[in-house]
Amino acid sequence: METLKIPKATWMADSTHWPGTWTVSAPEHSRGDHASIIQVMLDPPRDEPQNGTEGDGNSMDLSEVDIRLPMLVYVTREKRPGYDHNKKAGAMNALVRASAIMSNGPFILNLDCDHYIYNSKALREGICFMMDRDGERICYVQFPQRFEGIDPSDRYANHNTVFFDVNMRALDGLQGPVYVGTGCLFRRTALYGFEPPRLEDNPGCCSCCFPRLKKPATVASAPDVDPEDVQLREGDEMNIALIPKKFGNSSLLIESVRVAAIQGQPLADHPSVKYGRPPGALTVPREPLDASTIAEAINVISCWYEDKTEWGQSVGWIYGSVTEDVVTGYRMHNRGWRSVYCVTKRDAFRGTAPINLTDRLHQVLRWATGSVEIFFSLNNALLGSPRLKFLQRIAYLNVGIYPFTSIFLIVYCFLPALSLFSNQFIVQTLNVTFLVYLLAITLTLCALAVLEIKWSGIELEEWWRNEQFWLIGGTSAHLAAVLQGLLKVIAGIEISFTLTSKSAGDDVDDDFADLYIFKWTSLMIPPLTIIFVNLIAIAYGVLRTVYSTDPEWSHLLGGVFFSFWVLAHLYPFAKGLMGRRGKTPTIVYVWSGLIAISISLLWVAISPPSQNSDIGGSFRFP
Ligand SMILES: O=c1ccn([C@@H]2O[C@H](COP(=O)(O)OP(=O)(O)O[C@H]3O[C@H](CO)[C@@H](O)[C@H](O)[C@H]3O)[C@@H](O)[C@H]2O)c(=O)[nH]1
Ligand SMILES: [Mn+2]
Repeated sequence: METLKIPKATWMADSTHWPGTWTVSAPEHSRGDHASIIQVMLDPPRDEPQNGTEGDGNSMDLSEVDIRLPMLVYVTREKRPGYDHNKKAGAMNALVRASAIMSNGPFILNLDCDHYIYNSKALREGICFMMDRDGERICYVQFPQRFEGIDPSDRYANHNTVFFDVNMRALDGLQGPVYVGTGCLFRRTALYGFEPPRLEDNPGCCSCCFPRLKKPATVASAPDVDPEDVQLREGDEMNIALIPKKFGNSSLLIESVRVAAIQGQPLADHPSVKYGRPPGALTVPREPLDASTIAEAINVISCWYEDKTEWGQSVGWIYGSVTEDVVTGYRMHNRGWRSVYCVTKRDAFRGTAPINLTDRLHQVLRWATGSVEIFFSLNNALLGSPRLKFLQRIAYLNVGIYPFTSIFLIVYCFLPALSLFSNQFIVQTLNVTFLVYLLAITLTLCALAVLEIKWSGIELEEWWRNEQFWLIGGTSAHLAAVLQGLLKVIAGIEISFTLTSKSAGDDVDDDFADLYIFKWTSLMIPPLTIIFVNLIAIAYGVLRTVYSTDPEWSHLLGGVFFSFWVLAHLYPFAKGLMGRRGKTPTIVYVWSGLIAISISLLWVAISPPSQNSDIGGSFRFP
């Protein structure tokens, strides 16, 4: 088969290239310094179905198919030097406002730039949860992240199966999965910072600003109310003073809030539906877009629109964290909303991930730093509201705390080497208490592993990759995140991040060329040190035993076993350092040499090898 060479570009409806916004940059029109841009690429569809043309042998017969497509709009918010754009969270908030004015869909699907729709029916599955009975209490439906272009052995656990197929599924049984930034279907009103409708009959969603919103419950009996109508009746009761403070002073935006709230409710087709939507509310013909509407949409994506509003504070995506997703979802759960995890048979969405060691470590570093930030912020789950369910609180606490485990991990990685050097075990004697503890912990860990694998259906190999990467990330990125986080909290030193590199993938001979890209980062120093210390310790232990007058082989075996266990976890890391086909980068040799020399010198300084007599090590390995 002939392979097509397709240039990397986005095609427009009229089959021309999308020129790219900043291809020709000019003063005040360049990346980071430009006006708001809104481009309607596909007009809103007509109200009546529109069938396609008959096929002519070459093309498909579309005469029976409704070929209307939804409105498609390109939006880029205004950016000016000197304004904080709040990165992705700021971008999302601008999109939420522009879309409120232009289409005001009650549900919003959020995908990253490196993800795409793989299953066209996934959206419907998500909507089903939202529209079902009790669906009005769901703030979002999260789909798992699935990836393409990852090396078959998934060396750096990019698929994250333990997280997506164990943790997230488990959370689904609590208050719901955390929001992971992409592949997530939101309820617009949940993003607006409203509270979920209560189970009892007291005022619910939006009651602070829109006291009459509980009314739709009664609207169910009056079939022909259209939302336009509802909207007009309300003016008198709105707490007008509060609204601009929260959402900014676009009246079109504010009017749209109520409509979105009503349209997002389940159909009132059953007495048990408390906050039902009147039938027909969604089929009301839509007003065509006019210039003043677009002008207003442009207005709400300007730099200053959010000044003195609650966007990013309690409305929309929350600012101030490098993992804005976790915080945004947390705030919703904190208000009492619940979320749903939706795993479709065919992947709903797919994306790309950084497959080389350096980029992967930087990605994990960013996530972990976000977690540390959360831990030291008011978003710490310990300070959560009473609406946060107990187990959910623990889950969110875990999200904030996990990077701190790196401190213990580091200790565990050096202990085996230390015991080889000193010829002492971590305990003086193997007494019963110690063995009972050891047995209990080992059994718990095994049970955990078995359950994780059994419940999620992942392969043992995948599970092992996750274990390995947990240690690799734990000793490098997590540690750095803890240090950075502490720096930020104590000294106020800010952390800056770059986008996660996207696969270059230009190598025609090798699909996974990216895997072998090597860029030195100081994150690699701690794992490298651990590898060296353990290797030297094993060599030292072997030599000492071989030249000893009374060799204790079992003793040695015990020590080597634990050291080897650490090294086995770090194997993918070492492979990453080796580069491609043994072309190890020089910098690795330089650092290895430095580390090896310092360890040796340090050891000689602390305990000269000549007097390596047994220093009271009464422990004998069985
Ligand atoms: O200034 C910015 C930076 C990022 N983005 C978007 O943010 C996404 C995530 O960035 P990426 O570099 O792909 O980061 P990842 O590490 O792959 O992202 C994961 O982790 C992030 C932080 O927790 C989440 O925001 C993402 O959704 C989640 O996929 C990108 O795709 C962009 O769409 C912006 O719009 N503006
Ligand atoms: Mn990404």
